[in-house]
Amino acid sequence: MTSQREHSPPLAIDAKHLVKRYKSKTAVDGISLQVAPGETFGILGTNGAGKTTTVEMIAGLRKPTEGSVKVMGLDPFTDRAKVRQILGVQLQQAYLHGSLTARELVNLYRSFYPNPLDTDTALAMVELTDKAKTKFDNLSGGQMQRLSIALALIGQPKVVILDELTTGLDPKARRRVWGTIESLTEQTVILISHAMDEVERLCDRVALIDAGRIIAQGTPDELKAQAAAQTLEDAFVALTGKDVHDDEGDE
Ligand SMILES: Nc1ncnc2c1ncn2[C@@H]1O[C@H](COP(=O)(O)OP(=O)(O)OP(=O)(O)O)[C@@H](O)[C@H]1O
Repeated sequence: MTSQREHSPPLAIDAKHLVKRYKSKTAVDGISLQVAPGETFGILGTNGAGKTTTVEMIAGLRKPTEGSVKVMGLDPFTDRAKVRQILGVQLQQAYLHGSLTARELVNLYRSFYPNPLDTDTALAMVELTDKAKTKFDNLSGGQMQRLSIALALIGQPKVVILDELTTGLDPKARRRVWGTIESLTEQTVILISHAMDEVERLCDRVALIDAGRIIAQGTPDELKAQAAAQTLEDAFVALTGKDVHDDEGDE
């Protein structure tokens, strides 16, 4: 495997034995993930399983207690400036300047990248053209969510991390956002989700995370076969012993 990899392009994500401890709490307990360029990779788990912490370490936003991460062969900490140019991140809560309009925020984010999408294209992609002049604070929750997706994609990143992509969106808006993600054929997408229909539709492969560890990994069909389940939700319950909407109760 190693010799073959020396001659192939770098993995989009190569995370090795990631551990994150907060005092006595181990949030991530030895997660290794390999994602190939162009793959859409889903991370599924109950609340508090360690999904966000894992992607924050991949994005260079949180330093692992142990382990290492490479994004397109680069270290998100030591090669921070380069990684910023190739990685787009949409986290659960967008901390954006509320008094700027949607267009101003898009323009601000465009200025961070060498080859950004056109402003009108970005707004149209998430169907916010008619909200271009609306201040961020005055957008609805779903519109804020869609704007944060546009901002994650504005720099035409090679790797995109999306945390709870369509939570809070109505069914029509979810489908629109799915269409946008499906159009990203060149990019590698890491998708954290609770929504089984979303994962099944969009993801080539999925990792099930429970209590900071990967307990199963494969294509949605492989996971269903492994659990002898009809649906991904049933497979999740069978493999974790939990419902996907369970809360560990300590947050
Ligand atoms: N800064 C922190 N300090 C202490 N504990 C933390 C911190 N951040 C996260 N945790 C804990 O680590 C665990 C994993 O959290 P994380 O947010 O990664 O889970 P998650 O799978 O993304 O959950 P959710 O689906 O609710 O977003 C949780 O028990 C959480 O309470």
